Amino acid sequence: MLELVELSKRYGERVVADSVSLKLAPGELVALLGPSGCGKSTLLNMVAGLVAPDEGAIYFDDERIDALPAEKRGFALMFQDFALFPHLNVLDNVCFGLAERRVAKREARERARAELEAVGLSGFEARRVGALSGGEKQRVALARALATDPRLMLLDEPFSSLDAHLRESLQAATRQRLAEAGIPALLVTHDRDEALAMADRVAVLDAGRIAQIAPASELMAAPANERVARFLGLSNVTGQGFWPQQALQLGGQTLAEVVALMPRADGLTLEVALPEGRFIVELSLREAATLAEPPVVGARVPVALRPEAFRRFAAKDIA
Ligand SMILES: Nc1ncnc2c1ncn2[C@@H]1O[C@H](COP(=O)(O)OP(=O)(O)OP(=O)(O)O)[C@@H](O)[C@H]1O
Repeated sequence: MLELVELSKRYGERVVADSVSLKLAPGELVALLGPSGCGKSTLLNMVAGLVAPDEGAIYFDDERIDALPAEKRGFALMFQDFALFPHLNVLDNVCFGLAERRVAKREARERARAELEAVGLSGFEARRVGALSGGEKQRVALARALATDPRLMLLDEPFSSLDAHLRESLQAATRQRLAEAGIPALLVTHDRDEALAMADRVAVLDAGRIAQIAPASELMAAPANERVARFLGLSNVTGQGFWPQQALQLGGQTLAEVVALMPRADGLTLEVALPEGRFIVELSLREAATLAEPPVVGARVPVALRPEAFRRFAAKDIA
């Protein structure tokens, strides 16, 4: 299985990967999540063999591979821009990687057809890829990557050009195909929801370092530090910890002034001023309906803090 040991990379003065260590479990999908420029793609490209690390080692099944050329690693890559051949039809695009690996033409076609069926593209074999929708192209790219039977799948923002609905359906399809085939994967994304939806574990990258790596639920419940919590989009974050929604209770004697409000499809988000500071309160439709009057900016709503529900950050980063 893939193991990165103290991998470092710098461009000039800039440290893009800072002693990154990571070990994948069999069949595991780990997301590399972080803001633009934090070094996600560089890390993926080092694993792929497209960028040489300055220091550290990469192992796969205990074999050191960081000096192996990309095509000898047995990994498949999938990018945002599909990288399909527009002049070839769907079947030939999927066969391409197999031809490169010297799989006989007939067998290659059989495997390609099976992969196209698995991603829901039976009947598309003779279509030109130039005439496909974005979602169909991405399915072809997935079929092409999986047809080579890779021992690791590397995904770099593969869904970010698709609209929300298509993105979700392809995330699910990709996750399912990888799980069925038992292929481990690294997924680069800056989209928190994508990482949470697809990954077994999420590694939050911050300036070339893994600030925290944990399963999604653990990450959201116990972010390691303020920067991770803010990047995950948690509200009511302080330097020491954060106030989860269950720490803010509707009702009681304390009245908080509404300073901003935003309707959501499933409720109402309020920003309120309490003596302790400003807090974001997310109300369900039912909770909003229990208020004496529909809240407006300047109105006062009963909100109480439960200090015992405050979640402290771990004392130091978990790497
Ligand atoms: N070949 C290169 N030469 C010099 N600097 C580079 C090179 N490749 C990447 N960088 C720099 O290294 C930093 C990390 O880049 P990288 O693409 O790994 O980030 P990222 O987290 O994937 O960002 P994004 O989400 O924007 O793609 C950036 O500041 C980038 O400009």
